[in-house]
Amino acid sequence: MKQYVVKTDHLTKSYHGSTALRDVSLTMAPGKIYGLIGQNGAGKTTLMRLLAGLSFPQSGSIELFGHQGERALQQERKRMGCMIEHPGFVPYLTAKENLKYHRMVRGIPNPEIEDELLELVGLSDTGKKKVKNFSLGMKQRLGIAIALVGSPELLILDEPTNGLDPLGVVEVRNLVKRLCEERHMTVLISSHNLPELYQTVTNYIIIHHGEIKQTLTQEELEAACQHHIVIHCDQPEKLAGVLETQLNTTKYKVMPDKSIKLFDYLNDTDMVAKRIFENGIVATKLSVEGDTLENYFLSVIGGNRNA
Ligand SMILES: Nc1ncnc2c1ncn2[C@@H]1O[C@H](COP(=O)(O)OP(=O)(O)OP(=O)(O)O)[C@@H](O)[C@H]1O
Repeated sequence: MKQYVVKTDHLTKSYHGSTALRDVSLTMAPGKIYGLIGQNGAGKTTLMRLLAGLSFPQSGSIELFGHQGERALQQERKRMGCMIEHPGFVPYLTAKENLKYHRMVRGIPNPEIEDELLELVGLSDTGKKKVKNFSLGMKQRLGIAIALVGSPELLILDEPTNGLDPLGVVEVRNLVKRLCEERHMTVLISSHNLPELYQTVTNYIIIHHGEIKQTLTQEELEAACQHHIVIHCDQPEKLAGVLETQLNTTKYKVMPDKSIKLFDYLNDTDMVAKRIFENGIVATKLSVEGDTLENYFLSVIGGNRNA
């Protein structure tokens, strides 16, 4: 049986009778980067807090590294590093002193990890500068370094790019990718902006009003957003033959509803229409479709920013 790093089963969490998370069942496989995407109030932080053991569900269960039950989870959470909500800084200490503090609190003996982590997140040259004088980007990177103190196998980052400028976003993105590649970590990273996580993550989890609306891979998202010609016609098998023999393309897909998605001839739909007509096929629809990432996200959650 496949072992997951995280597996949740029908997790539900309410605050004062209002449901923040409803029936969340998901799995996370080792070595992947999962983007948890949802608008403000969607339930991202609530889910992360439950995984980290910072709060408890009303119902449902959590399995970490194949283990269940509160005692086992406490043990497995030592393999997890988190930056959820406000990173735990001591503002009047330096970056290195902050790392030392967290290392000691966690009972980790090797001090060399402090310099290693500063180097990893690009804060080696901050010297005596106190964290209260850091830029937001520096603080976010220090937050990630603190989450890495215990050399975790699972890293949970709640909106690590929030408030960062485009360069800061790229820095965090590259750091997360590197961690996954070099340290084979599994990462869960949240954002309210799908395009921001595009190409950083390998898998997307779309959450809305506390419910998982869709999970999909990077490839599936690309396919969903890729522009194509949609053709509805009376003889889809014959049309497939026409595409291959007369338009010399295999870049098409017959969909379950028998429509055809053609990923070719996007700039020459007239030619496609002409061939359809010449072969006695009746097309009831022929249109170019495809989405931007943001539109796709909005369509999954119901198409309305305020829904
Ligand atoms: N401690 C709490 N007490 C009461 N309600 C809460 C609490 N924490 C979260 N909620 C509510 O639960 C819902 C989900 O909130 P959550 O913080 O998980 O969303 P989010 O997706 O992380 O949003 P954001 O992007 O704004 O951080 C919201 O309606 C929020 O108001």
